[in-house]
Amino acid sequence: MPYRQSHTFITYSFKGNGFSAVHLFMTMLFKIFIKFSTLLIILFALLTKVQASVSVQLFINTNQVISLTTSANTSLNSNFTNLSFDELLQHADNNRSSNNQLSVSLINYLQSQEAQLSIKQQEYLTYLTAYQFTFSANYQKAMLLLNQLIQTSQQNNIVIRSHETSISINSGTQQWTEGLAHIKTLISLINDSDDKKLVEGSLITIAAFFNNLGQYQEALLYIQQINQDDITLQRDICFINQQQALANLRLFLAKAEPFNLEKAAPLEAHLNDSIALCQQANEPLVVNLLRTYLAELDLFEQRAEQALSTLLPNIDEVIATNYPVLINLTYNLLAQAYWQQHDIANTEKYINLAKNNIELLSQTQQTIQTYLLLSQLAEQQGNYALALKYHQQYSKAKQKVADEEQAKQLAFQLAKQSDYQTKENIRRIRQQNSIYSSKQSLSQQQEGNHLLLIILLIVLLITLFIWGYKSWLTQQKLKLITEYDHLTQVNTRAQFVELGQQAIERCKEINKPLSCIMFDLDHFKNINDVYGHSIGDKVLQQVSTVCKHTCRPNDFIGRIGGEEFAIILPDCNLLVAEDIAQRCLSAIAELNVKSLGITSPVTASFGISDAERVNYDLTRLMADADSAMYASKHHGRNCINVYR
Ligand SMILES: Nc1nc2c(ncn2[C@@H]2O[C@H](COP(=O)(O)OP(=O)(O)OP(=O)(O)O)[C@@H](O)[C@H]2O)c(=O)[nH]1
Repeated sequence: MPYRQSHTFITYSFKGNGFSAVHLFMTMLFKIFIKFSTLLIILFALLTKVQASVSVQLFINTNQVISLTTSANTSLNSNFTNLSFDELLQHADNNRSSNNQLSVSLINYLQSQEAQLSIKQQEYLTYLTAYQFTFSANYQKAMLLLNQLIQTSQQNNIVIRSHETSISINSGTQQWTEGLAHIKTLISLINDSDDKKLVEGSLITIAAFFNNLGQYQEALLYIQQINQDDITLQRDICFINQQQALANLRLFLAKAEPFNLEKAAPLEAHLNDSIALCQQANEPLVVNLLRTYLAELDLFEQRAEQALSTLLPNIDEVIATNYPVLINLTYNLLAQAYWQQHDIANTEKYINLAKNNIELLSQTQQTIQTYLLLSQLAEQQGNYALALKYHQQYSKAKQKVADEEQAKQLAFQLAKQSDYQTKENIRRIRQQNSIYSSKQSLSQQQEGNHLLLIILLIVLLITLFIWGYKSWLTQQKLKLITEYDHLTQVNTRAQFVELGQQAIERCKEINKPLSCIMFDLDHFKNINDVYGHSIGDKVLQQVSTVCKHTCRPNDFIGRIGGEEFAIILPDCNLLVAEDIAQRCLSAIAELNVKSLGITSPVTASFGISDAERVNYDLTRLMADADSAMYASKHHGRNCINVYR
């Protein structure tokens, strides 16, 4: 079906098809629900008189650090019995990330001896305890201790390190404004410090924060301030290289196109050097994080084999780190690598492992990819109900990550304008995060006199939440039915146009190229006439499956007519698009249609167009690809034409 004849359909799909009305209505209900919940939470907080000093009081009342484990073993390993408290603290500190279990057991022992420690030693122990809480993602307890140290400690190094760890926590919990405020204080503290090691540690932490904030250039600026020749601690050299490699990788992936191995080579070499450095520094956690960066680069370059050989031999080492983020990331990348190799059994094995602890993690690109792959896998196995479930979780995670990206940008821009700290800016950011802050306050409540009212409010809130969630779920189910073509399991035309519009707007905004491939099976009518309609259907299914696998992970494909398909390729110029089209053309021609009884190969005619040429207008982009495709038909079919 020529595209020109179907222009009205696109307009129609934007204006809505009845479903949009349901969508709007549900969205409105959900918004009302969210506003109402916020009000209830605030009311709740007021009634029980939330006090800002709750955390401080908790610390003072217990008059001792919080135990790391509920059944802490406080006996001391015989290797350490002759050491002084200062030496034990130093050991706990030195091993805090490289041998976490040893560090925890030393801290537990020192806590049992707390009464005999000096104030300075107690503060040091409190800091190390906070660090371990951070390590095990127990951020609330860690913050409690760190805030106390920042407010009361007379030891400059403890205050500096407490700010550092707070910054790491703010980074992990996406509290960007708070993190930037800590950075502001930390910079003034290190300006007055002549302890080189301490300053290096702070600069590395700041760089890591900016990496997480997505401000990679800023991260590199702080790394450049460290003179690596001055550094004596191998572990610091390792951390600097890790942050540098991470910033460079993200900047590279944002700009690069796949298959440009020459440009990837220096980055790959730096990653390998950094791995060697961190191995010398005995930092298995960082070594394995670096391996995930290397694997990510390999997967981007479609070198699944290499990614597997980087990750697979070190799985036991990864598990031994006890660090959920790394473990999940490694499983995730292994699953992606096997998926690239079309090895379904192993994809399933590793994606299920990645899924096991996904709830522990905040929503990141990693979560998005896990849910997407789970959905694709379920779809491939014909389990559409499960595919639908995972696709919903994927969309949810994607939306959350997009929202977080916006919050990050806003936090950074505002902090930049005002040198990281004006009350007005903090107020604006807080307004954005009001729901989150309110929930946080909620978690700090003490039981008050209004117990009955509180219970009533909670019941009301839960009822409202369940009601809102169910409505939202129904809406998502309805939406998915209209999004996927039942026969070929690719996007329907309506969904394709919607996604295409989002992608083209995004690429225009960030000044990236975008291409469109359109293809139509040749003489498909003959296949139907000679072999029957059901064989024709099977051909359509095989064609969509091979093309899906041939595209890059971010590309998306739609069935826009009977035997006509289109692919949108974000961040992709004509050269790469032509290469992908060529691979699709070959994959279709090589389909094993003999097993369906078809004697001659199935072929398709391709057209390619470029968004920059039409000033990022989707309708014109598709029209150009369509014209180019018809030119291919006129030139004898089974070929590719680019619209120029
Ligand atoms: N089996 C099957 N056939 C379909 C489906 N949708 C459309 N078709 C058939 O696709 C054929 C398209 O035929 P034409 O538009 O004449 O194009 P063609 O035979 O591919 O010839 P060219 O495009 O000029 O190479 C028609 O026979 C349609 O019935 C479908 O879902 N399943």
